[in-house]
Amino acid sequence: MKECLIAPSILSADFARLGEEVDNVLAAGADVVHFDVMDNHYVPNLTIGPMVCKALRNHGVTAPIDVHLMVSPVDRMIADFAEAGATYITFHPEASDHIDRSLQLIKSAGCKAGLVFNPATPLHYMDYVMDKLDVVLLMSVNPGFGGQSFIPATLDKLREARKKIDESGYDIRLEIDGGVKVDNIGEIYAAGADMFVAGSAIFNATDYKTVIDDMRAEIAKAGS
Ligand SMILES: O=C(CO)[C@@H](O)[C@H](O)COP(=O)(O)O
Ligand SMILES: [Fe+2]
Repeated sequence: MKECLIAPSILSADFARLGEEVDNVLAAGADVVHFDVMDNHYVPNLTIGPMVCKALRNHGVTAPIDVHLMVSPVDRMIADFAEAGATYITFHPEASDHIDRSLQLIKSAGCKAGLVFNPATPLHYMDYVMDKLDVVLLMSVNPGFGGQSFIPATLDKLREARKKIDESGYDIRLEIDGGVKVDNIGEIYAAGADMFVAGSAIFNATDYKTVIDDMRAEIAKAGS
């Protein structure tokens, strides 16, 4: 199993102090900044775009930025986010007319590419593009909002995705997003995830470091 990555979702950060919030959560031990892009079309909410990603880079953020695109169409956002400093760019297969082309665009822009699966989206979308994937992201809530509860059926889906990834022989991360907390991260890890997005669990806490440390301790406990 790979080193586990903790990726706080800045959707639950204080947007009025975003640079400071990102600095604080990285200083508290986060590995990756999860950046939720919503367009009020693919999902019923509207958030942030490439200018904010660029602003974080200009602010001095050097950690990987994991851009989760909840937009349709997908392709015209890819070059802008690559230019703005994205490390990972992931998108929902239903939102792209040409999944293979979107993945190729991400890779040729120099970013890591991934597909995102909603709770009811079947995993077979990954079958013919495994060679182009750096990450598979399973949503454990319906996309659009932070602070929702983890959908338990995602645990079986994680096991299924882990099996597909392992059998493929490719080096692909398995990311989970939605309702991840200290009290469920152990079973999520045991089901096969190695990259954990957590928004409200971290940013709604007074001490980010304690939450991140506790998450890592639960992962270590589940792995021993
Ligand atoms: O992509 C999304 C929601 O669509 C997520 O990244 C959420 O922002 C996660 O928030 P929590 O469920 O951890 O509060
Ligand atoms: Fe997300």
